[in-house]
Amino acid sequence: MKKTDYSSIPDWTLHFGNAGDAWVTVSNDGQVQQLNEQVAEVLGMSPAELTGKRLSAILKRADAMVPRGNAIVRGTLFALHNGRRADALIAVEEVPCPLPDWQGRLLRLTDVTELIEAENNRIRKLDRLTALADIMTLAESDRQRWLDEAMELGARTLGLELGLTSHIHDGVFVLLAHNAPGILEYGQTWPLDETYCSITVESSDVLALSPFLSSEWAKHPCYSHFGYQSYIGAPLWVHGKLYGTVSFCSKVLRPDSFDHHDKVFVKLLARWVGGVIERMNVEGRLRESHDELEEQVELLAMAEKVARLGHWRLDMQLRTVLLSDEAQSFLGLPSRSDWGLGEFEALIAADDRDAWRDQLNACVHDGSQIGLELRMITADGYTRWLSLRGMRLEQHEQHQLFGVMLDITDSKQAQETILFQASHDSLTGLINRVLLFDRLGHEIRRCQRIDGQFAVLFIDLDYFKQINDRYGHEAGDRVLVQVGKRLASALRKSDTVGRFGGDEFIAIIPGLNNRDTAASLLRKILRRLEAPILFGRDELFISASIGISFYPSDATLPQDLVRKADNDMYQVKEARRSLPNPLRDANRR
Ligand SMILES: Nc1nc2c(ncn2[C@@H]2O[C@H](COP(=O)(O)OP(=O)(O)OP(=O)(O)O)[C@@H](O)[C@H]2O)c(=O)[nH]1
Repeated sequence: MKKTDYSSIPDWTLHFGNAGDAWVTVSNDGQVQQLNEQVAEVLGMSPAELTGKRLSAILKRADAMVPRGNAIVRGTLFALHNGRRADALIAVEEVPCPLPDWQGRLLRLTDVTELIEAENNRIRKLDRLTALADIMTLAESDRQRWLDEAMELGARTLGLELGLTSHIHDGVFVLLAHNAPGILEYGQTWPLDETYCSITVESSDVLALSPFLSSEWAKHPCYSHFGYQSYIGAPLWVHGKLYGTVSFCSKVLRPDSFDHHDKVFVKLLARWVGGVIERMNVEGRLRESHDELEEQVELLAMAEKVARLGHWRLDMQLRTVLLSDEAQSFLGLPSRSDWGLGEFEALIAADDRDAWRDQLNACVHDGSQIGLELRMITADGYTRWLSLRGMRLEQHEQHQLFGVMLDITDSKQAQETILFQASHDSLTGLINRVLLFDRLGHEIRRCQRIDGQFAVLFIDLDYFKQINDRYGHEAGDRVLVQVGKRLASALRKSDTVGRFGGDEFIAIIPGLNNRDTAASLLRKILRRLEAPILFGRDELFISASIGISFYPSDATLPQDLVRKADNDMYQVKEARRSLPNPLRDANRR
């Protein structure tokens, strides 16, 4: 067996390590004793230069350079300080020496410069990815806070002080988001030329300026104004248009220059910020249209209130009716999301319910429009007139109907008043000539159907003029009112009495068909009129001449019947004039 020569390191290190490694032995006091040729390569010095030298003179501890969780370097990390291989990193590992009686230390030297750099790059990349992931998972509730926190995370990750998002508009830098609350304010502006963003927006890519002082940008006004020594920024695109910048800067010079990963990080961040701003814009527009919609709904409700107009929506399948607030309000109903169709119909006055159902059915089956005036009974028992209009919702399922309801109680009442005034005598409250003829027409048609008969009385007061002349018009009016009341009380409910004009009254008496039967009624009327009418302290006396005509024996048309009765009255009056009449002078002056 060949005897091992321990005078040369490779020979014996072969037994426990890779001969390609750099090996060195140092004495206990640290001086280089033996070395192989790889050592010279790693340390950049010849064996002659190294032998007898202290390793500590050329290797300085570089623990800070060791990447987190130092699992990739065996031994201790040193930086080489011999002026030949700047920035070289050497891992020094002490290996137990297998030789008996060995005095000194056996060290394996490994050049780990590239390894450490690769690891640091990997970690930096990981840091940025983690930061991006953190930013993207920030709470979405407050987008402004989202952007501000992204600026803070970005600045921290890049080792810079400030993170800024700007909107560039008409040559002005407008601050949108930042990580310096209390120092900067949203909406704060600077002339674009005084910011590095003026350069950033012109460059299509990320602009990184560090170490700053070595750059020509030191002449930029931003440096003289703000003194930022490190800057990295990317153009910000929103909806496909250049919108502003995302930038990070620091007054303190960053020790390292920005690398590829920093640039990619800022680029991605700018893209993400652009997306957030796009969403903010869309949300803003949505909010605006939502606000507009709300305002319109409010205006519609106000319009409904002012117009006393409500709307309704009926679902024939669900048999529910949705009533607008105003509709519920004028029906005196509590606010409810919907009402059963039965509940709604119960509010319609019984007399009008059939008309409503007829129109509802027609609308549902053939699409005709609903349009009717009906009475509805409010929750507190009042009757309200409503004009109801509606139609089938053609775009939707056809079992849905939509319509409006207008409270027309006031106009209906006014209309009724006008109608009453047009058909009644304002002094006596009796029906007037217009309605009298209308009633006559009705009675004729009724009798035509049933082969019936009736009589028309023409009642003209005697010597009425004297009352006016002696006691004044007021007295005459009082007499007319009293005569109206007395005539009404002398007749049946089924009879009709009205004022024909002046001191003339007409009565329609159904069923009366001959003069004999009529005689007792005429006597009854005259007796009623006999009683004196009090006017102040005076007593006024009145009498009347009554003419009569019969349907159908005398005439079959309203005006003919009236004319006949009038003629008859005239004859009666003439006859009475020739007789002694105590009333003739009763009211005379
Ligand atoms: N106070 C009052 N007088 C009225 C009203 N309408 C008509 N007259 C008067 O009633 C009178 C009716 O005239 P006439 O029928 O000729 O008077 P008369 O005295 O009853 O005559 P004879 O019927 O022939 O007895 C007129 O003087 C009218 O001015 C009214 O609303 N109020």
